[in-house]
Amino acid sequence: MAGRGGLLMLENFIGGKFLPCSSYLDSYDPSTGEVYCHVPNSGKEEVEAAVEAARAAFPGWSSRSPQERSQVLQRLADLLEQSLEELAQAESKDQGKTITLARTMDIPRAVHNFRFFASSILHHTSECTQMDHLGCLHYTVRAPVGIAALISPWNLPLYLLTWKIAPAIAAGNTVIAKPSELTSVTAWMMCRLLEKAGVPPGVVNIVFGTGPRVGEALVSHPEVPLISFTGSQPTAERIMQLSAPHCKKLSLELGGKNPAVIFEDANLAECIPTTVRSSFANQGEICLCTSRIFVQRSIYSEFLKRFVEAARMWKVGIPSDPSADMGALISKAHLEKVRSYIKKARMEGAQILCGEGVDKLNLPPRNQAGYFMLPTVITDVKDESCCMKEEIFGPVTCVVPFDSEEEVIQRANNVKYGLAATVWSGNVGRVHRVAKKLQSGLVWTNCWLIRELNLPFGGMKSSGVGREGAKDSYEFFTEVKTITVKH
Ligand SMILES: NC(=O)c1ccc[n+]([C@@H]2O[C@H](COP(=O)([O-])OP(=O)(O)OC[C@H]3O[C@@H](n4cnc5c(N)ncnc54)[C@H](O)[C@@H]3O)[C@@H](O)[C@H]2O)c1
Ligand SMILES: N/C(=C\C=C\C=O)C(=O)O
Repeated sequence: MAGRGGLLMLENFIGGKFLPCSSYLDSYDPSTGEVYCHVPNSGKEEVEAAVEAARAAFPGWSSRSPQERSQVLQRLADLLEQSLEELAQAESKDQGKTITLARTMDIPRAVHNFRFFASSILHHTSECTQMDHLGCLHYTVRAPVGIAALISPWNLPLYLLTWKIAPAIAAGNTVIAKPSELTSVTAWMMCRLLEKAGVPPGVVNIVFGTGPRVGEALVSHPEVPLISFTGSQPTAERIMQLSAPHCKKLSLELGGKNPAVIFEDANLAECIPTTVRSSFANQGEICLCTSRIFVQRSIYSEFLKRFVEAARMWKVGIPSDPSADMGALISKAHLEKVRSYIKKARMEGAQILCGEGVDKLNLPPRNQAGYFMLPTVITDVKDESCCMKEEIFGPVTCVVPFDSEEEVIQRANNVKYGLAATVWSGNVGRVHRVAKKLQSGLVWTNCWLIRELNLPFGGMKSSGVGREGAKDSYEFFTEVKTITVKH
């Protein structure tokens, strides 16, 4: 919808209707630095309206059979798929990611999220045990929890939002979703498809705006008993504080400082391009991106030379360029934050081998004020450096040598996060051994980001609380009850 000054103007989606808001936020095109969209700056009032709509829709939706809900999810998947190109264009413009990534990863995965949970909801079984000596049979039943708050970040906007909406509504809950205020467009576009898919009014409500205003109103609302949050660790802490008085059910998917552990017997022809991708895909703005690369000393020099050559080939371009490997970072503030790590690394005596401050960006005049940065490789950096400890969440990766298996496991685990890791080796025994010892919710060996949605996804330590996936999401979005029958 065109709004003020011909710019796109979004509206909240509450109770099946698009509703304007009394104030709006500017949203920027990361590739130009220009405002191109206005996003509702919702607060308590909009959350109240959404809670009312979600409460009214709950009895009807939760009493439908899984089969009926599954059909609605399948229809929504079909409709999203029919709009794939339009959604991919919008996601790329709004987030700064390349059109190729939006077309091949973000939007297809959003479609798949609905298809996947439409199917998995049909296959859950409950438990039953017997105590014959007491004449008892015990069994469990599960029921949707109620109104779910779903809060998502800006890096994979529709991908991560639908990863929450699909299991929540498949299980019979009604939801109030709050996408990131930086990337709200594709969530708003999806709302236009809900009625046609057969989603009843009030089952999916979307309130747009900032974390401190609408996010806090949502997570502290007494009638919202569960919160599924993906974002940063400091925000998770705040959500835990606000929800503590109500003992809410929480799922928290947070940041990472993910290691790649590369042994001397790794297949470098596969490892190098994959590790370039795992470091720089989506501008390094994926919580699963590699940011610490440990390389066994005997192959360190060769690896570094080939890795830097490959990183220099990773093309930074405007998001609409189908040949670009990397687009713009999300915001000016984020770009400055990422750059500040390079500055700190230099001050600590580290070497920047390529990228920021070393090579030159080549952008069209219209994009000079966009939030672009080159893939950057840091070396000669100590494990205690902030570049090796803190989540940078940008196209920056550190490469360091190691000598032994025991040493590298200890060093890889020496951070507060524990989300994802990769291990590269041709020795199958070592691969299993190291994968088992890494403190990490996900370990990819000789590959990266191959997702199996059935299995648990989530992090250890400060990377999160809880897991998502077919069974895990079902358990999170339902309450279980144990019933004992004396016969
Ligand atoms: N583990 C995962 O699956 C995963 C996936 C993607 C991103 N992430 C993490 O997300 C972070 C980047 O995303 P971000 O910058 O959008 O994170 P963020 O924590 O700033 O924001 C995430 C969401 O929370 C909202 N929010 C912010 N403050 C809030 C508050 N006080 N109360 C309620 N809601 C609030 C934001 O508006 C946004 O919608 C990184 O740390 C990244 O690793 C984790
Ligand atoms: N939740 C998933 C990915 C998260 C990526 C973070 O940036 C997923 O693949 O299901």
